[in-house]
Amino acid sequence: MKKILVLHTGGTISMSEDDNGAVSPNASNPLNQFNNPFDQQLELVTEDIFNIPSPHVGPTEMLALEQRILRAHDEKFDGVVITHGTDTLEETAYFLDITIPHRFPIVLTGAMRSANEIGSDGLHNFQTAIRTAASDQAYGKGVLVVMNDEIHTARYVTKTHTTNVSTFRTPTFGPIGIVSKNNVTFFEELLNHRALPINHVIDHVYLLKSYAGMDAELLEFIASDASHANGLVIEALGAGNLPPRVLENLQKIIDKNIPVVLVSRCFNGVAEDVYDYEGGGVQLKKMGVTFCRGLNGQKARIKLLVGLSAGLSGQELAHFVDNAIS
Ligand SMILES: NC(=O)C[C@H](N)C(=O)O
Repeated sequence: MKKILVLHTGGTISMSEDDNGAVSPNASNPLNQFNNPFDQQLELVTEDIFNIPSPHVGPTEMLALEQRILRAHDEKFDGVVITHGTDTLEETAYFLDITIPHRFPIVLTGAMRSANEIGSDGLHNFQTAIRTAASDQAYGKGVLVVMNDEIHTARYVTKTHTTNVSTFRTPTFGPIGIVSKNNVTFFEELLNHRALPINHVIDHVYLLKSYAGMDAELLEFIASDASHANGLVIEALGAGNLPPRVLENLQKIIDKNIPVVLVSRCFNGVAEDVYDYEGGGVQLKKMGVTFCRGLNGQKARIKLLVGLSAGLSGQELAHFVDNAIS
């Protein structure tokens, strides 16, 4: 019989709404009131590791999950299911994906409607996540996100809608599998995977979004003192370009050895050094910006934070961040 560790962290899946429709956390998780419907086939061990909304989750909580999952592997669990708020779920999933070297199934899920709302999706998502974690095919697929009967990779999934139950999408590639009434079916294999186990996390790794007429002052603040930032990710325009007025301070930041990583603010495609004009990707690359292909801003930030926390720097860090498939 397979043994699955369930780690509840909070989020809407563990919340309820009041008479006014306001949604808030419960003292105890409503999911714990449900009997294990798989008790003939699976042993579930449940731990309420946190009970917090996911905007309260940061790298410290992600690290605590990583450490618990590493122990779970030593304790011979066959898989792990994590329930999590959806707002930052993709960041926790990606953090675990790039810090846990073991290939046993790790599946995150959540809900868009709280426990007592009509059409609540929590229990269904929880059960499909358990079925996925127990599936033999889930081995070696990296960390997975299961919501609304779809299986997504932590690497590329993102929350795309504020409230809809089909909020989790993988824009460029689509889901890698589905959960149906009787089966868990995968369509894709995972490309290469490289994990950097870490035992502490650094802070002050920033994420900025670019925009038409972007102001230079925030970059100026970062550039003014190297102690202000350990790293910076910028969601650039289109294929990977920035407005000229930010370049001077950007160069100062790079000269202070603060790593600067570029992704696109477009939700599809990759940022590359294509355009050769002032602020274009060709110039940015020459200035020393690292392009991160295929990740969105929030995940590129997690990748940079993990790389820095592991002690990488210079070319080694750039290679780790740049390489979207590891
Ligand atoms: N659907 C959700 O879980 C959203 C909630 N605000 C959270 O992330 O905790």
